[in-house]
Amino acid sequence: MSTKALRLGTRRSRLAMAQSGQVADAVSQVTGRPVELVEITTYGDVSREHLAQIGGTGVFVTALRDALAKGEVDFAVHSLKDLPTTQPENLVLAAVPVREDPRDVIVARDALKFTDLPRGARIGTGSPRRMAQLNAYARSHGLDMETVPIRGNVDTRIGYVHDGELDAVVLAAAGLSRIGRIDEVTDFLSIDTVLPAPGQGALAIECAADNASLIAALGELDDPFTRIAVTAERSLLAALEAGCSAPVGALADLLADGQIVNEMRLRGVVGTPDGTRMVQLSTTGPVPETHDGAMALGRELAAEMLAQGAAGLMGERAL
Ligand SMILES: NCc1[nH]cc(CCC(=O)O)c1CC(=O)O
Repeated sequence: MSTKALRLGTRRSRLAMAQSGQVADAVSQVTGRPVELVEITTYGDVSREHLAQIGGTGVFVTALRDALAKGEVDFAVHSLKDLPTTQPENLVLAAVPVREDPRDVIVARDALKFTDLPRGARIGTGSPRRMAQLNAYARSHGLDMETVPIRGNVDTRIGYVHDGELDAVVLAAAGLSRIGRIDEVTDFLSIDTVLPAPGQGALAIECAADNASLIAALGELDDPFTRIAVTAERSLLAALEAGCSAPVGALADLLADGQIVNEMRLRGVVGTPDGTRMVQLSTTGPVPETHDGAMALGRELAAEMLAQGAAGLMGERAL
């Protein structure tokens, strides 16, 4: 077997570097080959516009995929929630490793919990999905708070709280954990309050579809349960014809009877960013045994959500 270094294409953000570094170590373990990080700048990193305005999905992903397609790098690591639901034919997701905590969290001033934020609190998030669910919760529980659109990397967002500009910001637990800032979380938001983005907390390791030996090696890092769960979540997203910046939350989890995992539950939500209208549904059944089974589960839940008017809540839909 070759001992030549494998080239891992990565964005330069602290989060991307952290997760690429962690995957690089794991890949090096399973392949016995050194892994070298190759930094690539993506449009999403340089643009100052709001993500929703740049529109379309996958702004962070295109440059990495171009580098893969040109053979400049051997594989890439993506946050699964940032990946468009359509898979290019020349590339494959060789592994979806075990998912981290999928929940959203808040980092608030004075160690405040979400429900203890004072009247008029300003909570920063650029995500229509987070806005929709936080505003809906506030509305139904008589909390008086305002969601404030922000963007920027994780460090920038936490900075708004330290500056005193905002009372709190909403982030993904997984991202904070990967960059070593999980200790700054002041409250983990319950799944019943905020469903995460489809695929949140999971990574995807992608390489060229014709590189059979690399696909086999990277496959050692795949977690079949995570893959089934995120496949169902992403199928729901695709069937709603929504993109990664749409107000769609989804989570598939396994229900266990004692030690025996016997069912999977898929939950989905769509809402208007002001939280006035929501469609939230869930379905529970046998754990799908195949990719097609997981896809079908997502499509079925999406069909029920569409029947309840989900399409009308999504605003401009992704192409
Ligand atoms: N939207 C950007 C993004 N893409 C992936 C993560 C980290 C969490 C993950 O990998 O699911 C984040 C940061 C965040 O949402 O707080």
